[in-house]
Amino acid sequence: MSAALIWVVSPNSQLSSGLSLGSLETEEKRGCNRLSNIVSGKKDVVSSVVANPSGNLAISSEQLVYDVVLKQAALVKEQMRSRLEVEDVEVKPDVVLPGTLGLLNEAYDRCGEVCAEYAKTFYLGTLLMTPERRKAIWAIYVWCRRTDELVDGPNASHITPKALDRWESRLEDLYNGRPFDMLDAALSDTVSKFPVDIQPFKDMIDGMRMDLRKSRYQNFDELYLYCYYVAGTVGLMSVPIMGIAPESNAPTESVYNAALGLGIANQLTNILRDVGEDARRGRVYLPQDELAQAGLSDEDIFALKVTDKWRFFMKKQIKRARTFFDQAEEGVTQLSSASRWPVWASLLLYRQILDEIEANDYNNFTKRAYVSKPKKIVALPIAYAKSLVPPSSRNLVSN
Ligand SMILES: CC(C)=CCC/C(C)=C/CC/C(C)=C/CC/C(C)=C/[C@@H]1[C@@H](COP(=O)(O)OP(=O)(O)O)[C@]1(C)CC/C=C(\C)CC/C=C(\C)CCC=C(C)C
Ligand SMILES: [Mn+2]
Repeated sequence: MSAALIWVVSPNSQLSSGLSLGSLETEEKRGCNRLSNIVSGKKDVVSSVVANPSGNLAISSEQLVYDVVLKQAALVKEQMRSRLEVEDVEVKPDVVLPGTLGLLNEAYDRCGEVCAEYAKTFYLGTLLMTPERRKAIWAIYVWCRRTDELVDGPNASHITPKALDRWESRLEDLYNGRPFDMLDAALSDTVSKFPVDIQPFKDMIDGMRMDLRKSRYQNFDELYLYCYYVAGTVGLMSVPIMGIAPESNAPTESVYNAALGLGIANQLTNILRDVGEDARRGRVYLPQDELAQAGLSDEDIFALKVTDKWRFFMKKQIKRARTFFDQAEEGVTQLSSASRWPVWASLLLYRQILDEIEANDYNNFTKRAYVSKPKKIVALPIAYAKSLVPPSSRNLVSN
C-alpha cells in the first residue's frame, strides 16, 4: 500500500488543509458488537438457527446480516417518506455559514483526488453520476479507505483496539455535525443530505477490530461475517447514494441484499487473489473446516505449492464467489440509471479476477491475478451497455 495516506493514522500529522488529525489513541471507549445486540432481540428465526460445535444453538451470520439489510431498507423507506412530507410543507434552503461552502467544496475535491489516485476506473465511473451523488460516494470511499488503512496501512503495527475506538468516536462526532477534519466534514455533509445509516460504518470498524484479533476462520459462517463487516457494509452504505430507479418495482430490501452480495463477492475474490500475500503475513482467511475436508491444512498453504488438492479446493471457492456476483447482478439494474455504469464496471472487473486465478492454474500463492488494461478497456463499454438496460418488472428475490 502506498504511503500517501499515512496521515490517516499518524498522530498530529498535518493534512493539506493544515488541520491536525490529533492522536487516535486519546479517547477510551469500548466498541460493542452491534450484530450481537441484534441477536438478543431475535426470537423468531428457525431456519437459520445452527448448532455450534459445543451443541449450543446459534443464529447464522447470514441471518444476522440479513436483519441489518432489512433495517437499512426500512430506514431508507421511512426517511424518504418523511423527507417527502417535509418537502410538501416547506423547502428549506441549506444554512451555510459564510466561508464554509468553499471549504466544503475543497473537502469534496480532495475526496475526489484520493479516489482518483486509489481507484482510477471507479473514479471515472463516478463522473457519470449526478454531482451530488458523485461527491457523496467519494466521501464514503475516502472514509472506507482511511478505515482500511488503519489496519493495513504503513502504521498498522501501531494500531490498537483503542485507536479504533477513537476512530469510532470521530465517526459519531461527524454524524452529529462535529467533523474532526476536512475529509470527515465531507462525509458529515453527505450523511446530512442522504439517508445513510451509521450502522454499516460502525460495522466496518468492527470488521477491522476482528482483523486485529483474529487470523483464522473456522468455517464459512465466520468468514461471511468478516466479509459483511469489511465489504458488505460498503454495499449498504452505497445504495442510499446511488439511488433506486423510480421505475423499479423491486422491494427495497432486495436491492440492499444485492448490494450486500456485491460486497461479499468482492471480498471473497480479494481473499482468493491474496492467499499467498496473506499467508506471508501469517493469515489464512479460508475456512478451516473446508480446507480440512479437502485434505489441506495451513502448512500446505505456507508451502505455497499448487497441488491437485489445492486446485479442487479453489474451484469450489471460486464457484461460491461467483454465486454472490450472480446475486448482485439483478440488483444493479434496479439502481438509478446514472449509477448503474460504475457499479456494472466494478462488478465485471472484479469478477474477472476469478477468471485470472483460473488462468494462472490456481497459483494464487506466488502469482497475483489481475485484469490487464486491454481487458479493462473491453469491459467498460460492456458495462455501459448493461447500464442502459432499465429495471425489469420481474421482482427480485429478497433472500
Ligand atoms: C444493488 C447493487 C449491486 C448496488 C451496488 C452496491 C455497491 C456500490 C457495492 C460496492 C461493493 C464494494 C466495492 C465493496 C468493496 C469491497 C472491498 C474491496 C473491501 C475492501 C476491504 C478490506 O479488504 P482487504 O484489506 O482484504 O483488501 P485490500 O488488500 O486492502 O484491498 C476494503 C479495502 C474495505 C474498504 C473499501 C473501500 C476502500 C471501497 C469503498 C468503495 C466505495 C464506497 C464505492 C463503491 C461504489 C462502487 C461503484 C464500486
Ligand atoms: Mn486492506
